[in-house]
Amino acid sequence: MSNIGIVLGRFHRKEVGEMLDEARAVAARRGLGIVAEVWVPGSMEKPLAIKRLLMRDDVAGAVALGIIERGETEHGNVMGHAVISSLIDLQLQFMKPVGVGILGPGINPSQIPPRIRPYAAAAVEACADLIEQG
Ligand SMILES: Nc1c(NC[C@H](O)[C@H](O)[C@H](O)CO)[nH]c(=O)[nH]c1=O
Ligand SMILES: CC(=O)[C@@H](O)COP(=O)(O)O
Repeated sequence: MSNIGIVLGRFHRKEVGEMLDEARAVAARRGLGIVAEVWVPGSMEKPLAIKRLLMRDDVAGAVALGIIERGETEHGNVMGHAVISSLIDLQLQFMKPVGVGILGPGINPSQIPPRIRPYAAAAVEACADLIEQG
């Protein structure tokens, strides 16, 4: 059995908790073990937490779950670009998949509910696919 680690953003604790429920279900369906579920303050902290997981020999891949909401400034957009770019770089550095289930940036409250489970599922499915291809 291959193992994954999941990094979750506390900034939207309730919604991301629902994403975690979906991620756990998909991981079980795909035969993946979850060796770590790491809560961090927000998306800015996800790259470091993901890198710590990818350094583990018992981790074949990782998943990042969270939401980057629409604010009054460009802060969310800048964060979204930087974080997702870093997560892609980490995949290539460690040659291990990182499933990205981060809603937004710039998502409005009404847009969140229908995306919670599909984004979480897609992130785990992508991670599982790339582990199987490896
Ligand atoms: N506004 C959002 C944040 N902001 C918090 C940052 O991610 C970070 O924790 C803070 O800057 C301290 O380093 N995080 C999200 O994940 N989503 C947001 O909408
Ligand atoms: C995405 C965010 O960081 C957001 O919560 C910040 O909002 P603002 O752009 O109004 O500072």
